[in-house]
Amino acid sequence: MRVDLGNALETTPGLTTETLDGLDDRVAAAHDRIAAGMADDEFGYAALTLPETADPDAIRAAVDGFDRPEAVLTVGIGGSALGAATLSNALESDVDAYVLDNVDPDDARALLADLPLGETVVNVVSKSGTTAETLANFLVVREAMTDAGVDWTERTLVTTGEEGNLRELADRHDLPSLPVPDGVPGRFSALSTVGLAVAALQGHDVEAVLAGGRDGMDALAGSLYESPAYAYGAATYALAERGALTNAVMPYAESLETFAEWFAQLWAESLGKDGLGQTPARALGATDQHSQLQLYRAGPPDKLVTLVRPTERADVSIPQTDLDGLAYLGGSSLGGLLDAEFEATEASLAAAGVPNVRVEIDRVDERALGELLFGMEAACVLYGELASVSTFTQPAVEWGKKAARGLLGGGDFAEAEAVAEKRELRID
Ligand SMILES: O=P(O)(O)OC[C@H]1O[C@](O)(CO)[C@@H](O)[C@@H]1O
Repeated sequence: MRVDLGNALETTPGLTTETLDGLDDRVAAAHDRIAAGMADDEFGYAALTLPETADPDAIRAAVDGFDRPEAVLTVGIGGSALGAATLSNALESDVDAYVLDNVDPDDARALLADLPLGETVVNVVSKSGTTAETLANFLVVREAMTDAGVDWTERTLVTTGEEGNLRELADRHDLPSLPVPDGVPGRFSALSTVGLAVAALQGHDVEAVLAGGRDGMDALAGSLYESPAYAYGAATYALAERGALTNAVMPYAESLETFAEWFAQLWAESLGKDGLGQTPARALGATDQHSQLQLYRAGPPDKLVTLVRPTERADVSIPQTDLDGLAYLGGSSLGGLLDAEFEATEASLAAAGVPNVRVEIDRVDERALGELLFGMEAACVLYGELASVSTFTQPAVEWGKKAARGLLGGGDFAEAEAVAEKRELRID
């Protein structure tokens, strides 16, 4: 993973080399704090040791009990689904991967109608084992399998904590199961059983993903000038301090679109604390040049754009044409056009004084993805240290969970009563 901060200097908001120099002592101190937390396996910091502590043999042992499936359906939400989805949507496999995270009946019905349930492994994941969406979806999937004459106990892998509903289900039915890593919030668990079981079922090189994560560990250092991850974390923090309260993450690769979704949870749920934070906006290049770029260039000076790309990619030639107006395209390639648009967008943002940071990986493969996931996790942890926020908790999400549960009769919660007090101004 390589980071180029050049287009975040002298912009609005913007950084200077003096700003970065002045921040580097704090980066060094934060690195020491992070390193100590990793060494002591402290809650949260333990996530950054996963490339060394994750056990690929245990993951493979859990999935090897299944015949190679036609499809894998992950039933999970947030960090329990996005890490696996980032890898499965980035890497090619003849084993199709699907995610049922939301509780949209139309989506669930359509997905279950299309799945070859007898040839599908259901990968149900929940660290807590209490997440309503995941448990509701699993009960629906289990019934669909039963209705299809499929023995769900033969097709289900459970990844969950030591206690809770899913652990009880796995024990009761002697299901193959995997533990979730101790002390690791779900959004930081991509490089663990939570994110890697699907990759193993799809035949991807799990060891290579972890090797990439170790590359990221090795690249951590006591200076932002020696660590791409810390450079990104420090620069995004400093830009937020100067008013860049939105971070539009714009990968120029369809295979990295889900990575932006994964990044959004990591950044929002870790850093949105105490009235602080930086809103992740999910974008995709080149498509969103025709959608959001107008706002990025000419809207409020309150954002930075993170441009992500692989520097090597398979390509498709653009045929020659007899149309004079298209002659510049003929003989070029789609990848060549995509890279030209990447660089043009980067320059157009700089010309408008909009800070943008370039993040590059060599290619979209297991090792590079492992390093990218690790690098952004480390960047997030550093940002949290600099901002002095509680990076690894997410207390704000509990209010809505209680309200929804109360509305469904799952307990007496004041939050549910508050729902009935909604202020109305209806315009029909
Ligand atoms: O893995 P679990 O416990 O089902 O949680 C799923 C997601 O819900 C959250 O706890 C937020 O509600 C996320 O942090 C987490 O990734």
